[in-house]
Amino acid sequence: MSARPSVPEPSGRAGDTPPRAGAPARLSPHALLSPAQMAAADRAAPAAGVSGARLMAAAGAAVAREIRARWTPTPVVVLCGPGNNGGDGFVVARLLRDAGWPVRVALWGGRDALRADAARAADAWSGPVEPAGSGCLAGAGLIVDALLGAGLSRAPDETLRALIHAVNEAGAPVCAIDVPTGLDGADGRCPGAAVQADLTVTFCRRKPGHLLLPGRALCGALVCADIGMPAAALERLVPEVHANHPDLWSDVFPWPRADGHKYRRGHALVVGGDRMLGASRLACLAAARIGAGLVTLATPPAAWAIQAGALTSVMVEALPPDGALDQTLADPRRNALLIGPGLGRAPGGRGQVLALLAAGRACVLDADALSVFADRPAALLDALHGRCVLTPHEGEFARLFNPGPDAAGTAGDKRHRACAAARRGGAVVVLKGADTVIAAPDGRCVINDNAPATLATAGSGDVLAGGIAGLLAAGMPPFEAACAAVWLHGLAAGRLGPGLLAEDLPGALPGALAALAGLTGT
Ligand SMILES: NC(=O)C1=CN([C@@H]2O[C@H](COP(=O)(O)OP(=O)(O)OC[C@H]3O[C@@H](n4cnc5c(N)ncnc54)[C@H](O)[C@@H]3O)[C@@H](O)[C@H]2O)[C@@H](O)CC1
Ligand SMILES: [K+]
Repeated sequence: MSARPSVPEPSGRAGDTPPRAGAPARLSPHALLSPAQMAAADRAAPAAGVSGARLMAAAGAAVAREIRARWTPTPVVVLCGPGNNGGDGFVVARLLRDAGWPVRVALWGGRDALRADAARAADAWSGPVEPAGSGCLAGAGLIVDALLGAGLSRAPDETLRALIHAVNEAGAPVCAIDVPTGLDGADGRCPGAAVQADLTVTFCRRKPGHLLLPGRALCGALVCADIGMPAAALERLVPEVHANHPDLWSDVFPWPRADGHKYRRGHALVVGGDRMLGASRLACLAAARIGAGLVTLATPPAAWAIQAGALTSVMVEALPPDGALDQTLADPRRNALLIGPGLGRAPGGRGQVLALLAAGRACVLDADALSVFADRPAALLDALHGRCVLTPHEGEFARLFNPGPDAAGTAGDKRHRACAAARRGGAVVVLKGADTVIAAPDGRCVINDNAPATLATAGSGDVLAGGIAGLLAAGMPPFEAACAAVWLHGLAAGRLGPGLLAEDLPGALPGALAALAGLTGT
């Protein structure tokens, strides 16, 4: 089977659109629901005309369909747990057996523990039910994990951990229903042990744990199946987090206009250092490629000749020897500022960052522009404003937001840490990684899932920071600019494939932009 992750196609515009009179609000296909929200929808479904049994039948049918689309008939062992996830497993077992597959079912917990729809699904399975244990996996050509769903209520105990290890060591591919057992759908964490799946089929909407690591890696390919959840059962849900997608920001994407000119497309100013000169150049090129009309690199005088010789369409100007920025900031048309790539930790860096912030313009702070405040984060955090975007990786984030016992609200999973940091700083925070989280001070939060592993290479962060600055210069609001740049960065990398260097990324942005234009009908 293919390991290609599959995500649901959007069925239209995504925002969580306001309802027309008399019509239920439509939940964005990119909304990520917490397990508690999903359970609330399950409970609300019968009153909206769709019984739990019908949902379970549709869930089981979706899983059986996905399995049959990927594997040829092989001996299947379905491991069922005590709740509705186990109920789905019984439905899958019956459907695969009816399709002629050799199927065995093993139950973890007593038959008496099964309730309601799950008990009825078990009744409809006419074959034998073995006790779940390592022995039951012998001869399996495919294992269906229907032990536990997304709402993990506690860490797996010893017997469940042993079963999980047995699944992972059985050597057969695994299809997980809803989540790989042991993964907490709320946050992507797995306290104790978790099944490693090759395919995960979830229902209705994805959960944050499908996108956040380590959950994302445990899922294998991910399919979100439509099981006919009635819109009315979803209408009261207010999603706290979305998967990154152009539907969330394409309406404010700053495409060049026929009546535009370069100043209308904005002027990004990148302040560079005198070491790692390539970093600021990468940022400049990305800013220009993604949409800024003009880009200027302000550089220490010692680096001017090298930078000017290496750049063509990007303007290069020398800062005074003391690094003062008043002259370079005097032109108000320089409407988006970036500092950090290649800045180094020289003593003047802090002053430069604070001077840029004091200008009150859209501003991206990356890398050393963050790290130079490691010993006094409040000096930075108190100077931030609502048009700032911070782009820390985990190490830089920890230096700013977890410096001591008084760090407010920055514990917890990646999403909550990013959100707390955005609130504390009053700025957009892009907490980078394979599962980049973008958080706004007003509570909006997006998880990105299109970044290939090849982006883990020197300089790719500089390109991202430049991309955000370019979109800010072109007039995009900070949160949307961050989401769009992260998405385009991931797409550009994906199109390049293996072997990419950061210097390839700016040149791949036109292709990514063309794909975006195609997707959004621009
Ligand atoms: N979301 C949907 O739209 C639908 C969901 N369905 C299925 O329903 C499932 C959710 O059903 P349930 O709420 O019954 O959840 P589960 O099937 O995960 O079962 C919950 C039970 O497992 C126990 N449990 C949780 N963590 C445990 C641990 N670490 N060790 C031991 N026991 C643990 C709980 O105490 C509870 O008794 C979903 O995963 C999905 O498979 C479908 O049947 C129908 C539609
Ligand atoms: K499962």
